This record gives sequence, C-alpha cells and structure tokens, in this order.
Amino acid sequence: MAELHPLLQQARLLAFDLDGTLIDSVPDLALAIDLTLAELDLPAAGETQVRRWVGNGSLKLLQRALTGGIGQEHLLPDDDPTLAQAHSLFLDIYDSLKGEQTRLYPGVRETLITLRGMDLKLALVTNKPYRFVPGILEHFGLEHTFDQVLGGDSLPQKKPDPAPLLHLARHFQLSPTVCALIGDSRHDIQAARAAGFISVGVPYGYNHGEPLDDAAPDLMIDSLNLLLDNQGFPA
Ligand SMILES: O=C(O)COP(=O)(O)O
Ligand SMILES: [Mg+2]
Repeated sequence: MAELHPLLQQARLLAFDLDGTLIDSVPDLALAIDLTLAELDLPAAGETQVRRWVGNGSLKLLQRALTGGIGQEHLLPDDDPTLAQAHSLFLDIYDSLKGEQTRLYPGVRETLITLRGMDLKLALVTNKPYRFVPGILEHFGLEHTFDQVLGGDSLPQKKPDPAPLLHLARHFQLSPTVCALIGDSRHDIQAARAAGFISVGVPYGYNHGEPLDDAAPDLMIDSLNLLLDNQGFPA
C-alpha cells in the first residue's frame, strides 16, 4: 500500500501547480511568444528567456516579452491597449499550438494515479488562464484526476495571493493545516505559507531561473513520486 511522505501524513488535500510542476509547457509558450512577437515585427525572445518569465500568468508573460523582462512590466500597464491586443493574439496562437510540445515530467502520471486511489482530495491551482486547462488535462488523460481545478483567472486573485488556496480549503471544508500545495515557484511557496498550507517544492521547474530553496518550502522533493513514501510502486 502506498503511503504519503511522513511530512504529509495528516494531509487530506493535495493541491498541485501545473506549469513547471506537472508539465513542461515552456516549448509551446516560447513558440507562441515568438510567433506573437513576429506578428508585431519584434525580435524573438527564445526559450531560455521565456522559461524565466513564466509563473505569474499570461498577461505578465506578455508584459515581460514586450518590455524586455522581469522588473520592466510597469512600462506597459495592465490596461494598455497594445498589451491587450498582443495578449489576445498570444492566447489564440498558444491555443492553436494544442500543447504539441508540452510534456509531463517524469513520475507525474504514476504518482497522480496512485494518489487518486488514496483517501485524499486532489486539486489543480495554476496561474495559467483556465480556458487552456481542461484541454491539457484531457491531452494527458488526466481529466478525471482532480476534484477541483482553478485557473489564474478563476478568482480575482492569483498566486502568490493565498486566495485560491483558501478557496479550496473552504470548498472542501478542511483546515489549511491538512492541505498542501506542491509547486515549482516561489509564488507557490508564498501562497502556501500565507494560506497556512504545507508547502512542497520541486526544483526542476522555472522559478524565474532561481533556486527554489531560497523560498524555503517545508519540503523539497526531486520528483513527484517522492510525495509517496514508497514512491507509489509495489515492493
Ligand atoms: O501561467 C503561468 O504563469 C504559470 O502557471 P503555473 O501557476 O501553473 O506555474
Ligand atoms: Mg509553476
């Protein structure tokens, strides 16, 4: 019988981040950004840059692509009409790519299948716009895995705000202390901490190119199967 990692043994809800935690979506995101920039007669950004910019939702990603990076977003305010136009172009292009180059990270499928068979609630909490999420889950046969799915635009606030996590805890009538968030970004760890969730970090995602240890999650696991004490496989 699979068991949860000792630090998670009280957990009744596991909430997962998507990009950089379950899936590597950057190849498609980078292609969509570069195709958007090309439409606007701007030079390509490339995958290395885009990998650093992902994590605060699609509007921030576009602000970074159009202004030259993190810390420059204010140069294009959220309500700027050029930004709105580029953002909607990007969303359509990203949609048209159908996640063809997006992959699950190693261990994700087996771990989720094992967790699904346990007495736990499972949720997905991503900053990605909701419209893309059902298609991605279906693409990987994970459409029946999660009891609740929140996108970056499902609520007025997104991570690092704790609101999406508190929403989940309320929805399942659970104390945050028996809930955990597993993510690749400091925004996940900050949201978890602010919500009173257990924070679990994975080091292989994006986190703006910085080590996730700096955000001091309660637990760091090198791959998702380490959520399970015996790694989810029969002895
Ligand atoms: O869309 C993003 O910026 C990242 O989404 P995530 O919250 O699933 O990592
Ligand atoms: Mg992420």
